[in-house]
Amino acid sequence: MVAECFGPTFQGEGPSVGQQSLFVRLSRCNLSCPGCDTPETWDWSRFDPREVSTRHGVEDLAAWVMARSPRLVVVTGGEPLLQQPQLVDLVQVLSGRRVEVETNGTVVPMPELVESVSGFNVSPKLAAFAAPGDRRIVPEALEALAACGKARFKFVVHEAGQLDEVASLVEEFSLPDVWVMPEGANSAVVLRTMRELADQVLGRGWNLTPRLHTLLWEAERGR
Ligand SMILES: Nc1nc2[nH]cc(C(=O)O)c2c(=O)[nH]1
Ligand code: SF4
Ligand SMILES: [Mg+2]
Repeated sequence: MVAECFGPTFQGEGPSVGQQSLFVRLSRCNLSCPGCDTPETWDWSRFDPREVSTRHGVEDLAAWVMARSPRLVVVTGGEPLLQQPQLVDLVQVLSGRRVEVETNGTVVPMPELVESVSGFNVSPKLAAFAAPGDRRIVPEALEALAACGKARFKFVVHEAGQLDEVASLVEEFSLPDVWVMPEGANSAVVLRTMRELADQVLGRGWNLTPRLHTLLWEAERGR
C-alpha cells in the first residue's frame, strides 16, 4: 500500500540532508501520534484508504524509480517496516541505488532488509509526541537497530527541555549516531526551535538537522 511517490527533491532530514532523492511513502502505521504530519497514511477515521492509498507492485515502484535520475531513494511512511517482505523485494530490485528507510524504531528489521538498505533513519517518539497508550518504545527493536551498524537515530524535539529524555534513551539503548531535529510544520518554528536547541545539541556531542523541505516549501505536499 503506497500513499505517494514524489521527487526529485532534497532529502530534508538527517545525515543525507540536501541530497537529491526520490521518495516512496508507504501507507499504514502502528502508532497514532497526534502531531503526525502524514495522517493520511494511517488515520482511516479521517481518510478513506481507497482514496489516499494505492496498491502498487514492487515492479511498478521500481519502474517509477528507474525512470528518474537521483541516486538516493528514501522509503518513508507511515511506518514502512509494517510491509517488510515487500520492502525487502523493493530494496533488492533497486540494488543500483542507495536506499534509506525512515522508521519509528518499533519493528525489528529482517536480516534481508538490514543487508540490502544503505541506512535506517530511526525516529523513536518522545512521550509528549506519541499518543498515550501507543507502544512507542520497543526495546528489542531499538536494540536490533542500534546493533545492526546501519542506523542513525533522529529525535524530533519541540523544546530544549526534552533533550534529557533523548539522553536517557541514548544511554539506555546505547544508540549510536544521534541527530536532533526540530518539530515544526512551518519554517519560522523550525528555525526558532533549531536556534534554541543548537548550543545544547553541540554540548551533548550530537548532530543537528533542519527540516530543509519545511524551510524551503513550508507544509507543501509532495516535497
Ligand atoms: N524532502 C523531504 N524529506 C524528507 N525526509 C523525511 C521525510 C518524511 O516524511 O519522512 C521527508 C519529506 O516528506 N520530504
Ligand atoms: S510514527 Fe510517524 S507516521 Fe506513525 S503516527 Fe507517528 S509521526 Fe505519524
Ligand atoms: Mg515527514
